[in-house]
Amino acid sequence: MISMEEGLYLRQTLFDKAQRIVIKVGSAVLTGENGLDAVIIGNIARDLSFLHNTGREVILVSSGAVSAGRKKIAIDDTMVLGLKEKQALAAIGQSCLMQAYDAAFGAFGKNIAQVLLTHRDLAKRDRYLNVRNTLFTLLKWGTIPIINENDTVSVQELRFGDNDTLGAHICNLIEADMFICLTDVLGLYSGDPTADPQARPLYTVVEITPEIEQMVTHVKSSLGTGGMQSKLKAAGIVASGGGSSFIGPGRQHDILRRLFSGELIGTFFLPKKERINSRKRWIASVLKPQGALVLDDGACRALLERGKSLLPSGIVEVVGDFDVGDAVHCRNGRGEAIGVGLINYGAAEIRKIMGCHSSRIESILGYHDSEEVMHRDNIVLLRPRKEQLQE
Ligand SMILES: Nc1ncnc2c1ncn2[C@@H]1O[C@H](COP(=O)(O)OP(=O)(O)O)[C@@H](O)[C@H]1O
Ligand SMILES: N[C@@H](CCC(=O)OP(=O)(O)O)C(=O)O
Repeated sequence: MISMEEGLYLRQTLFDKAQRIVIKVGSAVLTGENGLDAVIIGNIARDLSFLHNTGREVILVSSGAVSAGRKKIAIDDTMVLGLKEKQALAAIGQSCLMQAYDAAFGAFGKNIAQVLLTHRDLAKRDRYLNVRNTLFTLLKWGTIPIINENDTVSVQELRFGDNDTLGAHICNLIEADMFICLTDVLGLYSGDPTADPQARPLYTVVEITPEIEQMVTHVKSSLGTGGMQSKLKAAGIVASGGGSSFIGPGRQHDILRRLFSGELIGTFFLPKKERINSRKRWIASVLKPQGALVLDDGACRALLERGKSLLPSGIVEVVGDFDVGDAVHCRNGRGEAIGVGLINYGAAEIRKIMGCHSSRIESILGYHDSEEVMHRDNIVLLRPRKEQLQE
């Protein structure tokens, strides 16, 4: 806990220092009764141009393609959409969205650039670095990149699923100082403010504890995808990369200008003190684990207390099917994930060598790629605490 004064001081200091900023705007902000809300899009363009004119680098992550497409071809509001309908609507709405932004930013003399991404673009390390280079080039040229998930081609199991998560990954990818998430509520409340009149606003969150997580319900606006849950998750991803986050109202006039001039609006999330390096952040937050290894107590201790690599001798069970190079969870005997890392052998190979000394790998498999099943440079400990070990 910190005092209100300390929270406000840190908030203002971090706003003043922020030079590279990712701003995410949700569908509920951008869409009105008749489709994309030109007034709101104009406000956003003015606000972002104001930040840009102060010499800051700004990147916009914008939702709204599906809801814009839905309004454009007048699909009944009560119709429940499946994945293929949403993908088709995104194809219709994305071009409307970009046309609206192009006109709005053009009025302030700004050039924009459309970047559509799938999860695969960030899950492969070479593509991840490629996206990073493109974004840096766009920023160097003074343009404002506008990013959305490439919904039309993203297959279900390889989706980000929501733009809050995508925005947080972009923040970490380009080492942004701050993630600003603009939505249809004033910020994070102690309960869902649209359902609970007693819910009170939170101004500063030092750490996303289970208590904070419990404040958030599954409820989302009629147009939203991720809800407050995915915004909290996003703030956690950004905090672990050393950035701060803000959740606040996207439909208010001059919101960014007012925020940066010190007005107390919305909820501010402080960065974590111990930040993990960019490669480990990529492993822990971008990759989707494809299976798990259950470890004995000695292996859990080696990882958690001594930061060692994982050897085959400490593995007691292999869960799921995965290939060399996939991300895989490490679990203790109670089934809790203690870490996640890149695997040096496929699931079938590990089933053969688990419980054995590393010196036997070659005789069992007929080849020997590495002593370790996971190298410590590729392991991210999720909860490095002693209580994780079995008594
Ligand atoms: N504790 C909470 N504080 C604020 N909003 C909450 C909370 N719990 C649930 N919500 C819901 O989250 C919604 C915002 O998320 P979402 O609909 O996905 O917006 P967006 O389209 O901007 O991403 C709010 O409209 C609100 O109903
Ligand atoms: N990519 C989708 C938006 C997905 C999403 O996260 O929506 P939201 O919760 O409104 O930010 C679209 O452009 O419609």
